Amino acid sequence: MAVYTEVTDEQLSAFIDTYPIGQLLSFKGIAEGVENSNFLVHTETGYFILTLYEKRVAPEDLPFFLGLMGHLAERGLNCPIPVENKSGGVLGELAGRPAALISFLDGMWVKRPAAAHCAALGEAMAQFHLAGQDFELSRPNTLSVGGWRPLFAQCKDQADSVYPGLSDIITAELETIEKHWPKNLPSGVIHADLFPDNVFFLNDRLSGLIDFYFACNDAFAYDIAICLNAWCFETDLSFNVTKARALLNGYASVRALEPAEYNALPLLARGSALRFLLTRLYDWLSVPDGALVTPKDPVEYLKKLRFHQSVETATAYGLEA
Ligand SMILES: Nc1ncnc2c1ncn2[C@@H]1O[C@H](COP(=O)(O)OP(=O)(O)OP(=O)(O)O)[C@@H](O)[C@H]1O
Ligand SMILES: N[C@@H](CCO)C(=O)O
Repeated sequence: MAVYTEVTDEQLSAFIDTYPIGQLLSFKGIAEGVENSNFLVHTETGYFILTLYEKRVAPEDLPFFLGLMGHLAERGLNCPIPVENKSGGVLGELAGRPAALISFLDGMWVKRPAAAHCAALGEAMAQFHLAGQDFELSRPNTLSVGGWRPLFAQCKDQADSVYPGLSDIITAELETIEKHWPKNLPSGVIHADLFPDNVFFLNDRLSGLIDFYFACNDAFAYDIAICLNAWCFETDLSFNVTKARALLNGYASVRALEPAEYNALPLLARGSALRFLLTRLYDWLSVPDGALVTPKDPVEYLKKLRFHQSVETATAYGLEA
């Protein structure tokens, strides 16, 4: 359960009073997520999500994240909308943390996505990429290839305690990826964390996207590579090429992929596997005292990385040569 910062009834009531949404009726911590503290808030006018932004969210990036949600919603994407307070702002402070209220989105995330879910995800991701094209703010991807070595430096010494030989494996992979990382691919605003728990479905229809707090400007194909990792492996960590093909075809039905993007997928998939291996490794080794959170397994992403290391061309992801 991700609640790093506790909030008292009095603190929350005072915070809610700054919004035109009626009196606070109840609230509870949300038993999912690992990044920020999230609460489900019930007031006289309905349900809202309250987020207190924690260590990985730089306060100066919040206008980008909150502005992006409003921008995407205006272009017809179903995503939460930041709620304006009585002064017309969307960002406040609660229990010493930057905090915002966003609208509640109906739907549930799918724990075992099928190929049809992957196809719907591909379409929604491409719609997101197109809708972000005229967003006026930009934000570099601080968790792309340039950010991985500094992150690794903070957990390298303890890496082998998590998996024997892990430090050497990551060192070698970083060298390869840094040398071959593709440049000049079609780019724009990407979600960068479009895992199944951030995609809601209602009766098997995709109903919305949440959690834009890693969104940034980067290669569209890198977003696809993140999803190949997050959606197309089975629980035994075997790769499901049918799901990958569905995801890629769903995407391409909305935004055509260029050959350079297809060709870059194996390396981008390695990079994105390394990114989640590193953030999970760091988090595994540094759970704050008293935090209600279940850290995610880094070794899952080592196994995914190994699969992509064995891939020679993007045909392994179900595409025609
Ligand atoms: N707008 C929303 N409407 C409904 N439920 C939401 C909304 N935002 C968040 N949630 C609920 O809160 C949970 C955690 O939210 P979120 O994914 O934003 O947290 P996080 O800590 O950033 O998680 P992650 O580990 O995916 O980065 C979601 O799985 C969902 O159940
Ligand atoms: N989606 C991430 C957690 C949020 O950054 C993971 O599964 O490692």
